Amino acid sequence: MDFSTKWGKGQSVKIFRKLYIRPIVDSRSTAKRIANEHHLANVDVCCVCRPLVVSSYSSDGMDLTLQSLDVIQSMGYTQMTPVQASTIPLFMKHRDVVVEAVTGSGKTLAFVIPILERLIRRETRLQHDEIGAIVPTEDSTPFPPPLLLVSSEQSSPAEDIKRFLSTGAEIVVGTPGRIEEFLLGKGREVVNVKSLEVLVLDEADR
Ligand SMILES: Nc1ncnc2c1ncn2[C@@H]1O[C@H](COP(=O)(O)OP(=O)(O)OP(=O)(O)O)[C@@H](O)[C@H]1O
Repeated sequence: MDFSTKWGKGQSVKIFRKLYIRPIVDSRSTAKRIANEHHLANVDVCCVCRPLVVSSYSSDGMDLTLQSLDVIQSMGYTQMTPVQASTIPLFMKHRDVVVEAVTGSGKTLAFVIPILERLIRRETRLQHDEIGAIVPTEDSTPFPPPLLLVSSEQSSPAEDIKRFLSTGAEIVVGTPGRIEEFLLGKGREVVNVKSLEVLVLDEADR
C-alpha cells in the first residue's frame, strides 16, 4: 500500500489501493500554508481533493474493527466522504495531518472515527497488527468513553478539574484557551500532559 500524499502537478496520486485522488492545490491553500508557516516536518497535508473511486469504511487497509463499523453503520453511513477516505488511513497510521476541505465534507468523522477506533482497541487490548485476531461477542461492545466538556459557559477551571478527578475522562472537548488552562494551568497538577495521545485543533484557520 502506498499512502503517499506528495502531490504531483495536477496528476492523480495513488494513496490507497483503488483510491486515487486528484489534488486541487493552490498557493492560498490553508492546510499547506499552516504546515509551511509552522515548519511542520513529517506532516501529511491534505488539501481539497476528490477521489476517483469512493471507498467504503470496510475497505481493505482501513483496518477498522467490527465494533467501529457497527457504530458507523448504525449512523446510516456506508461510503466514506472524500476527506474521510483521504485522511482516515493516515490517522490509522498515527500520522500527523493538516487537512483543509470545504464545510460539510465530513471532517468531524474523519478524526472522530480514528479516536473511537483507538479507544475500542484499548478496551479490547488490541495492537495495530493484531486486528485479524478480533472476534467480537455480545460482551465486547465498546464501553462509551467518558467525555468531559470544558467551557467557560459550563464551568470554572476549578470545577473542570473536580469533575475530571471524580469521573475521569478519555476525551476532553473545549475551546483552546480553556483546554490550555486545563492541561497547563490549574489542571497541571492532576492531568498528565504526557499521557495525551491525540490532539485535534478543529477550525484551526479561524
Ligand atoms: N460518510 C458519510 N455519509 C453521509 N453523510 C456523512 C458522512 N460523514 C459525515 N456525514 C454528515 O455530513 C454532515 C457534515 O459533516 P461535518 O459536520 O463533519 O462536516 P465538516 O467538514 O466538519 O464541516 P465544517 O467545516 O462546517 O465543520 C454531517 O451531517 C455528517 O453527519
